[in-house]
Amino acid sequence: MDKTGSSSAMALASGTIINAIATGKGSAFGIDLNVCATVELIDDGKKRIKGIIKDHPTVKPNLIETCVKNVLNYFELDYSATVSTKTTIPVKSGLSSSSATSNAVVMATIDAIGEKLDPKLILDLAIKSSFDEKLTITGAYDDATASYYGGITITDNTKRELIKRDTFKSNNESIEDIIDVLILIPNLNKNVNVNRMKLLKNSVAVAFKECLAGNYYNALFLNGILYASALNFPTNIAIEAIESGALTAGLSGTGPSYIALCNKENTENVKNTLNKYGKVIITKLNNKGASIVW
Ligand SMILES: Nc1ncnc2c1ncn2[C@@H]1O[C@H](COP(=O)(O)OP(=O)(O)O)[C@@H](O)[C@H]1O
Ligand SMILES: O=C(O)C1=C[C@@H](OP(=O)(O)O)[C@@H](O)[C@H](O)C1
Repeated sequence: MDKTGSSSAMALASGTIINAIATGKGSAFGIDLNVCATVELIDDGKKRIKGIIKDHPTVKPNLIETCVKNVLNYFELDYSATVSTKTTIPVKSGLSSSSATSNAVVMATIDAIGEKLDPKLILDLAIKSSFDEKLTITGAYDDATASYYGGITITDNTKRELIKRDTFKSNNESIEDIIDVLILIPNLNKNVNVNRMKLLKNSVAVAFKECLAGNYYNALFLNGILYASALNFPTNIAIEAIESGALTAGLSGTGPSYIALCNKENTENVKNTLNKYGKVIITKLNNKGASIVW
């Protein structure tokens, strides 16, 4: 049977400025790590969907198969499909690999069908799929929009409202090319204790106000200290990163990864500090967002 259509798409990892689980409002920013999804459709009326994860054999393909199924159902198509992914995003680390994967697979499937890439439809079907697979509490609209658009997004996940888009700046100049993003993957396990995170509501609201005011470094640090203390992750790591010259540092998402933003001249020093606690990935900000991969 001939292929009906195929496409590939990539979407970004995102770091957390404000984790939305405590209040429903959050903020995230695009990071230059990505997941690439390739979808091949076969118009055979059998609706057989096969997912293949090329570089993470222990990760189950449920999410990517659900993404393809939800797109085909939306367009009322009974195609079969194969969907495969390759990623540079650490999985289950707080870098929103699930939101990025949902975005990439939904985009590639819609493109393979030949339909218009409407951002709202992509995000809605991607978030639906993450909910279907019980991979999100609030829908992670902050992570999903940062992964899709790049840059900084500030959102009300409960209302699925994009409050503001921005970029990290110095003297009103975008600084995506002059700072490094350091990601620490510590030897710690993820622990998503929602009840404890919701106890942070009033304090996270203070950090969210800092974020809305554009004080992203303060907001990221405050958020990280709050969620690290609620989830029993070390609070000293972010402080040691700042002590070593980072502009800001904090827990990303529900962890266990930490993020530090550094001027390039301080990267080596901060890396050496973070290396005491686990593996460090050095990458960059990404303000460009997701795209079809030709
Ligand atoms: N490259 C990938 N290919 C297929 N599924 C993936 C990929 N990366 C992540 N996932 C899915 O997302 C899940 C991890 O999402 P989650 O638990 O929300 O952690 P995080 O979003 O913090 O990385 C994985 O268990 C898997 O279902
Ligand atoms: O599931 C959710 O609703 C959320 C998960 C968190 O991200 P991770 O899944 O990356 O931990 C958090 O940062 C986000 O604001 C909301």
